[in-house]
Amino acid sequence: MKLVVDQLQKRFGTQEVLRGASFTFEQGKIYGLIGRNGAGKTTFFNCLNEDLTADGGSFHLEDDAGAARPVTADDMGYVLSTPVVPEFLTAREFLQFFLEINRGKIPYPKAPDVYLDYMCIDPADRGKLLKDFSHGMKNKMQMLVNIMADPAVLLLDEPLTSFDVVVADEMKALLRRIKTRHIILLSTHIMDLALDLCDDIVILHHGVLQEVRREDLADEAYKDRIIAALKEEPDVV
Ligand SMILES: Nc1ncnc2c1ncn2[C@@H]1O[C@H](COP(=O)(O)OP(=O)(O)OP(=O)(O)O)[C@@H](O)[C@H]1O
Repeated sequence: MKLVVDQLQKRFGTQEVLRGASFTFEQGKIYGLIGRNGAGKTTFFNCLNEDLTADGGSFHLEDDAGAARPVTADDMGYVLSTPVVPEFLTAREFLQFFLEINRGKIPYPKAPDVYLDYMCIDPADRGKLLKDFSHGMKNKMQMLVNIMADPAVLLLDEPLTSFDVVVADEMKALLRRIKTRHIILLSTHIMDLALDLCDDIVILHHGVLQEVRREDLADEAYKDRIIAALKEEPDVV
Protein backbone atom coordinates (compact mmCIF):
# COMPACT_ATOMS: atom_id res chain seq x y z
CA MET A 1 0.00 0.00 0.00
CA LYS A 2 1.13 3.55 -0.76
CA LEU A 3 -0.21 6.99 0.03
CA VAL A 4 0.34 9.13 -3.02
CA VAL A 5 0.18 12.89 -2.46
CA ASP A 6 0.12 14.95 -5.61
CA GLN A 7 0.62 18.72 -5.75
CA LEU A 8 -1.27 19.51 -2.55
CA GLN A 9 -1.97 23.21 -2.07
CA LYS A 10 -3.36 25.13 0.85
CA ARG A 11 -3.47 28.84 1.56
CA PHE A 12 -4.88 30.89 4.38
CA GLY A 13 -5.87 34.24 2.90
CA THR A 14 -2.82 35.38 0.98
CA GLN A 15 -0.45 33.04 2.82
CA GLU A 16 0.46 30.02 0.72
CA VAL A 17 1.32 27.25 3.18
CA LEU A 18 1.37 24.23 0.85
CA ARG A 19 2.55 25.08 -2.66
CA GLY A 20 2.24 21.80 -4.49
CA ALA A 21 3.45 19.26 -1.93
CA SER A 22 4.01 15.87 -3.56
CA PHE A 23 5.30 12.63 -2.11
CA THR A 24 4.68 8.88 -2.12
CA PHE A 25 4.65 7.31 1.34
CA GLU A 26 4.99 3.53 1.53
CA GLN A 27 3.58 0.99 3.96
CA GLY A 28 6.14 -0.48 6.36
CA LYS A 29 8.05 2.76 6.84
CA ILE A 30 8.02 5.50 9.41
CA TYR A 31 8.48 8.89 7.76
CA GLY A 32 9.81 11.75 9.83
CA LEU A 33 8.27 15.02 8.68
CA ILE A 34 10.55 17.88 9.60
CA GLY A 35 10.01 21.57 9.09
CA ARG A 36 10.44 24.84 10.90
CA ASN A 37 7.74 26.29 13.14
CA GLY A 38 4.90 27.37 10.90
CA ALA A 39 6.20 25.43 7.89
CA GLY A 40 2.79 23.76 7.50
CA LYS A 41 3.22 20.26 8.99
CA THR A 42 -0.07 20.36 10.90
CA THR A 43 -1.79 21.94 7.90
CA PHE A 44 -0.49 19.09 5.75
CA PHE A 45 -1.86 16.51 8.22
CA ASN A 46 -5.17 18.39 8.50
CA CYS A 47 -5.54 18.32 4.72
CA LEU A 48 -4.79 14.57 4.58
CA ASN A 49 -7.29 13.95 7.40
CA GLU A 50 -9.77 16.24 5.60
CA ASP A 51 -10.19 18.46 8.61
CA LEU A 52 -9.20 21.15 6.12
CA THR A 53 -10.11 21.23 2.45
CA ALA A 54 -7.07 21.58 0.23
CA ASP A 55 -7.18 24.33 -2.40
CA GLY A 56 -5.58 22.13 -5.02
CA GLY A 57 -3.92 18.81 -5.64
CA SER A 58 -5.03 15.38 -4.50
CA PHE A 59 -4.06 12.27 -2.61
CA HIS A 60 -5.08 8.62 -2.80
CA LEU A 61 -4.11 5.14 -1.69
CA GLU A 62 -2.55 2.69 -4.09
CA ASP A 63 -2.40 -1.06 -3.49
CA ASP A 64 0.58 -3.24 -4.38
CA ALA A 65 -0.90 -3.97 -7.80
CA GLY A 66 -1.03 -0.24 -8.51
CA ALA A 67 -4.83 0.10 -8.18
CA ALA A 68 -5.79 3.51 -6.80
CA ARG A 69 -8.67 4.25 -4.45
CA PRO A 70 -9.79 7.32 -2.52
CA VAL A 71 -8.78 7.69 1.12
CA THR A 72 -11.73 7.23 3.51
CA ALA A 73 -12.05 8.36 7.12
CA ASP A 74 -11.42 4.78 8.27
CA ASP A 75 -8.06 4.78 6.47
CA MET A 76 -6.75 7.64 8.61
CA GLY A 77 -5.62 7.68 12.22
CA TYR A 78 -4.57 11.06 13.53
CA VAL A 79 -2.82 11.63 16.84
CA LEU A 80 -2.87 15.36 17.57
CA SER A 81 -0.09 17.10 19.43
CA THR A 82 -2.71 18.35 21.91
CA PRO A 83 -4.64 15.21 22.83
CA VAL A 84 -8.43 15.28 22.61
CA VAL A 85 -10.10 12.67 24.81
CA PRO A 86 -13.52 12.57 26.50
CA GLU A 87 -12.54 13.96 29.88
CA PHE A 88 -15.69 12.74 31.67
CA LEU A 89 -14.91 9.07 31.02
CA THR A 90 -12.41 6.82 32.76
CA ALA A 91 -9.69 5.16 30.67
CA ARG A 92 -11.59 1.85 30.79
CA GLU A 93 -14.94 3.48 29.90
CA PHE A 94 -13.33 5.32 27.01
CA LEU A 95 -11.97 2.09 25.53
CA GLN A 96 -15.28 0.30 26.11
CA PHE A 97 -17.09 3.15 24.34
CA PHE A 98 -14.55 3.18 21.52
CA LEU A 99 -14.93 -0.59 21.04
CA GLU A 100 -18.74 -0.25 20.94
CA ILE A 101 -18.87 2.55 18.39
CA ASN A 102 -16.34 0.72 16.20
CA ARG A 103 -17.95 -2.70 16.49
CA GLY A 104 -17.29 -4.64 13.29
CA LYS A 105 -14.43 -2.33 12.30
CA ILE A 106 -11.76 -3.36 14.82
CA PRO A 107 -10.21 -6.60 13.48
CA TYR A 108 -9.75 -8.61 16.71
CA PRO A 109 -11.42 -6.74 19.56
CA LYS A 110 -10.24 -7.50 23.07
CA ALA A 111 -11.23 -6.42 26.58
CA PRO A 112 -10.19 -2.86 27.53
CA ASP A 113 -7.68 -4.13 30.09
CA VAL A 114 -5.82 -6.10 27.43
CA TYR A 115 -5.21 -2.86 25.51
CA LEU A 116 -4.34 -1.00 28.70
CA ASP A 117 -1.81 -3.71 29.55
CA TYR A 118 -0.40 -3.46 26.02
CA MET A 119 0.01 0.28 26.50
CA CYS A 120 1.50 -0.14 29.99
CA ILE A 121 -1.19 2.02 31.63
CA ASP A 122 -0.91 1.55 35.39
CA PRO A 123 -3.89 -0.48 36.75
CA ALA A 124 -4.34 2.20 39.43
CA ASP A 125 -5.03 4.81 36.69
CA ARG A 126 -7.52 2.81 34.66
CA GLY A 127 -10.57 3.82 36.70
CA LYS A 128 -9.57 7.50 36.81
CA LEU A 129 -11.39 10.14 34.79
CA LEU A 130 -9.37 11.19 31.75
CA LYS A 131 -9.60 14.80 32.90
CA ASP A 132 -7.25 13.80 35.70
CA PHE A 133 -4.75 12.19 33.32
CA SER A 134 -1.55 14.08 32.58
CA HIS A 135 -0.92 15.42 29.08
CA GLY A 136 1.39 12.48 28.32
CA MET A 137 -1.12 9.92 29.63
CA LYS A 138 -3.90 11.47 27.51
CA ASN A 139 -1.56 11.32 24.54
CA LYS A 140 -0.96 7.64 25.23
CA MET A 141 -4.74 6.99 25.24
CA GLN A 142 -5.11 8.89 21.98
CA MET A 143 -2.28 6.86 20.46
CA LEU A 144 -3.89 3.64 21.72
CA VAL A 145 -7.33 4.21 20.15
CA ASN A 146 -5.72 5.20 16.87
CA ILE A 147 -3.70 2.00 16.84
CA MET A 148 -6.76 -0.08 17.82
CA ALA A 149 -8.64 1.24 14.78
CA ASP A 150 -5.84 -0.20 12.63
CA PRO A 151 -5.89 2.50 9.91
CA ALA A 152 -3.82 2.24 6.74
CA VAL A 153 -2.26 5.62 7.49
CA LEU A 154 -1.19 6.94 10.89
CA LEU A 155 -0.53 10.66 11.19
CA LEU A 156 1.37 11.48 14.36
CA ASP A 157 1.77 15.18 15.08
CA GLU A 158 4.66 15.64 17.53
CA PRO A 159 3.66 12.42 19.29
CA LEU A 160 6.57 11.78 21.61
CA THR A 161 7.39 15.19 23.03
CA SER A 162 4.99 14.89 25.99
CA PHE A 163 6.27 11.46 27.02
CA ASP A 164 8.83 10.83 29.71
CA VAL A 165 11.97 8.96 28.62
CA VAL A 166 10.58 5.54 29.59
CA VAL A 167 7.24 6.03 27.82
CA ALA A 168 8.94 7.59 24.79
CA ASP A 169 11.05 4.47 24.54
CA GLU A 170 7.96 2.23 24.84
CA MET A 171 6.21 4.25 22.13
CA LYS A 172 9.20 4.03 19.81
CA ALA A 173 9.27 0.24 20.28
CA LEU A 174 5.52 0.11 19.66
CA LEU A 175 5.77 2.12 16.44
CA ARG A 176 8.59 -0.10 15.20
CA ARG A 177 6.46 -3.18 15.95
CA ILE A 178 3.36 -1.96 14.14
CA LYS A 179 4.98 -0.20 11.20
CA THR A 180 4.78 -3.15 8.80
CA ARG A 181 0.98 -2.81 8.71
CA HIS A 182 0.81 0.96 8.31
CA ILE A 183 2.06 4.01 6.51
CA ILE A 184 3.32 6.16 9.39
CA LEU A 185 3.99 9.89 9.11
CA LEU A 186 5.42 11.49 12.20
CA SER A 187 6.09 15.19 12.49
CA THR A 188 8.81 16.19 14.88
CA HIS A 189 11.19 18.98 15.76
CA ILE A 190 13.55 16.54 17.41
CA MET A 191 16.15 15.68 14.84
CA ASP A 192 17.67 12.88 16.92
CA LEU A 193 14.27 11.24 17.23
CA ALA A 194 13.74 11.45 13.50
CA LEU A 195 17.16 9.95 12.83
CA ASP A 196 16.65 7.21 15.44
CA LEU A 197 13.08 6.16 14.69
CA CYS A 198 12.28 7.09 11.12
CA ASP A 199 13.18 5.13 8.01
CA ASP A 200 13.02 8.19 5.81
CA ILE A 201 13.07 11.88 6.48
CA VAL A 202 10.95 14.31 4.53
CA ILE A 203 11.41 18.03 4.85
CA LEU A 204 8.51 20.45 4.46
CA HIS A 205 10.07 23.72 3.43
CA HIS A 206 8.65 26.62 1.43
CA GLY A 207 5.43 24.61 0.99
CA VAL A 208 6.93 21.59 -0.76
CA LEU A 209 8.09 18.18 0.40
CA GLN A 210 11.64 17.08 -0.20
CA GLU A 211 13.08 13.66 0.65
CA VAL A 212 16.33 13.19 2.51
CA ARG A 213 18.24 10.26 1.05
CA ARG A 214 18.46 7.32 3.47
CA GLU A 215 22.13 6.63 2.85
CA ASP A 216 22.99 10.23 3.73
CA LEU A 217 21.65 9.73 7.25
CA ALA A 218 24.75 7.73 8.18
CA ASP A 219 26.75 10.88 7.58
CA GLU A 220 27.19 12.77 10.88
CA ALA A 221 27.49 16.10 9.13
CA TYR A 222 24.19 15.52 7.40
CA LYS A 223 22.16 16.72 10.38
CA ASP A 224 23.89 20.07 10.19
CA ARG A 225 23.24 20.24 6.47
CA ILE A 226 19.52 19.62 7.04
CA ILE A 227 19.40 22.44 9.57
CA ALA A 228 21.31 24.68 7.19
CA ALA A 229 18.90 23.74 4.41
CA LEU A 230 15.92 24.75 6.54
CA LYS A 231 17.45 28.21 6.93
CA GLU A 232 18.07 28.58 3.24
CA GLU A 233 16.22 28.45 -0.03
CA PRO A 234 14.51 25.20 -1.13
CA ASP A 235 16.29 22.35 -2.91
CA VAL A 236 19.64 22.78 -1.25
CA VAL A 237 19.76 19.43 0.65
N1 LIG B 1 -6.77 28.02 10.45
C1 LIG B 1 -5.77 28.84 10.11
N2 LIG B 1 -6.02 30.09 9.72
C2 LIG B 1 -5.03 30.94 9.34
N3 LIG B 1 -3.72 30.59 9.32
C3 LIG B 1 -3.42 29.34 9.71
C4 LIG B 1 -4.42 28.40 10.11
N4 LIG B 1 -3.81 27.23 10.44
C5 LIG B 1 -2.48 27.44 10.24
N5 LIG B 1 -2.25 28.70 9.81
C6 LIG B 1 -0.95 29.27 9.45
O1 LIG B 1 -0.32 28.38 8.54
C7 LIG B 1 1.08 28.26 8.83
C8 LIG B 1 1.43 26.82 9.06
O2 LIG B 1 0.90 26.41 10.31
P1 LIG B 1 1.05 24.92 10.84
O3 LIG B 1 0.40 24.86 12.18
O4 LIG B 1 0.59 24.00 9.80
O5 LIG B 1 2.65 24.80 10.97
P2 LIG B 1 3.54 23.69 11.67
O6 LIG B 1 4.62 23.34 10.72
O7 LIG B 1 2.69 22.59 12.17
O8 LIG B 1 4.11 24.54 12.89
P3 LIG B 1 4.74 24.08 14.31
O9 LIG B 1 5.95 23.28 14.00
O10 LIG B 1 5.07 25.39 14.95
O11 LIG B 1 3.67 23.33 15.04
C9 LIG B 1 1.33 29.19 10.01
O12 LIG B 1 1.80 30.44 9.52
C10 LIG B 1 -0.02 29.35 10.65
O13 LIG B 1 -0.15 30.58 11.29
